[in-house]
Amino acid sequence: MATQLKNLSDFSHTTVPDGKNYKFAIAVAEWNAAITGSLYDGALKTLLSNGVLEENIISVPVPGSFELTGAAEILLSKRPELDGVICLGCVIQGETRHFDFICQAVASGLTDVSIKHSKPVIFGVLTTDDQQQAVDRSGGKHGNKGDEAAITAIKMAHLNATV
Ligand SMILES: Nc1c(NC[C@H](O)[C@H](O)[C@H](O)CO)[nH]c(=O)[nH]c1=O
Ligand SMILES: CC(=O)[C@@H](O)COP(=O)(O)O
Repeated sequence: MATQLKNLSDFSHTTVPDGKNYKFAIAVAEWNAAITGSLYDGALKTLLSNGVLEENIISVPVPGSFELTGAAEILLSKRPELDGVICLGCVIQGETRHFDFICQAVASGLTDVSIKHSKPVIFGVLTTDDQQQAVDRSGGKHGNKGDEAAITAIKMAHLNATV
């Protein structure tokens, strides 16, 4: 499979705008906290290393990935100064179809909030078959989805500010 050949966080070949003028929120799901904690660490490190100021980053926990949509809406409604919201979560398939409903709801919900506010709302949510796939994508052999989400946030905030 193509994925097996890639570090999915390999964005060194792309140009990342300076993030010094942008303000972001990071919403982090508490479900699978060991994974989402690694996603958060990656996202925070990447924001800071690309110029975003620490005082311009708001971090908020939410119970689970399903609540990321509500958090993004609340943040952008109450904090209009934000240039975007990075949403981090990890949904791992269990015995039932609950996985499907959560993943679909979050994917479409975050898109709706982004369009409503005309601001980037980044889908930094792992949706995996098992724990190992999540480990591999939160600082493992396939990179860190949190890093990718941070880069995406900066790029989209820059597009919003300069187009
Ligand atoms: N099973 C996972 C969940 N489930 C909880 C939901 O996200 C939600 O908090 C609950 O349905 C109440 O609204 N959440 C994850 O983030 N990851 C999972 O694997
Ligand atoms: C994605 C989930 O909600 C899942 O982890 C819960 O497990 P189950 O589907 O076995 O109830």
